[in-house]
Amino acid sequence: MPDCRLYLITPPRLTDGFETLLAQALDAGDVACVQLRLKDAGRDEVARAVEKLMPVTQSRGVAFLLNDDAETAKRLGCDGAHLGQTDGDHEAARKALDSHILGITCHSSRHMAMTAGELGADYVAFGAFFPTETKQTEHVATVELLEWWREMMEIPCVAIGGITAANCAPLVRAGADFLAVVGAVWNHQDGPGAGVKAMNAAIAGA
Ligand SMILES: Cc1ncc(COP(=O)(O)OP(=O)(O)O)c(N)n1
Ligand SMILES: Cc1nc(C(=O)O)sc1CCOP(=O)(O)O
Ligand SMILES: [Mg+2]
Repeated sequence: MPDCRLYLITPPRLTDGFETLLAQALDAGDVACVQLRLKDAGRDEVARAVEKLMPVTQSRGVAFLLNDDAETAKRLGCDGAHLGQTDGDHEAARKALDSHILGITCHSSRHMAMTAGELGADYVAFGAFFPTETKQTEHVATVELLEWWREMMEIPCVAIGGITAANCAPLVRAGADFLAVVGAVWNHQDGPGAGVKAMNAAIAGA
């Protein structure tokens, strides 16, 4: 059976009482980690969201990562941070995070992924695999890239971008260690718990 797990990213804006939805999602099935990704929020709003949501994940043994900001992730007690190519100095972030998790976006670039691996990233993220309404994307990643990474490297890789229960099987078979999703869970017509169940069933059946 492929060894692949679900990586859940929050919606870009949180509704009141989002922590209840998050708990529903996590109680529905296996989730390896949750990334807080609030693109329009100021420092205080991010800190308040971390304070509310991190206990929901950590009390369930699910790692809590912060998007975009390694220093803040460390300061607020998160399990790690996810950084893009323009989210500051990756080497400084590696140092600041110490043994905490550092994930790095590598788009569809083998070179970026090798560089991220060399500086000690805990995982590299490739995307976007499919069209997505969650974010405007400029890069297209392929199954061949995942296969190449899996063959060459031990460092885990995350696949992201438009992934759903209906389209994820080739990514799982190609060796993705994690599938990162927003819409497949938070926009599921029967709620986030059903989204997590559908993704895990698709991963298991791939
Ligand atoms: C797991 C994962 N992969 C990729 C991204 C994208 O990061 P980035 O390129 O920095 O873009 P934003 O998310 O900051 O808009 C991610 N967040 N998580
Ligand atoms: C945050 C993000 N980064 C991407 C990348 O390609 O780097 S795609 C993406 C959006 C993921 O949301 P959904 O699962 O709804 O498509
Ligand atoms: Mg970023």
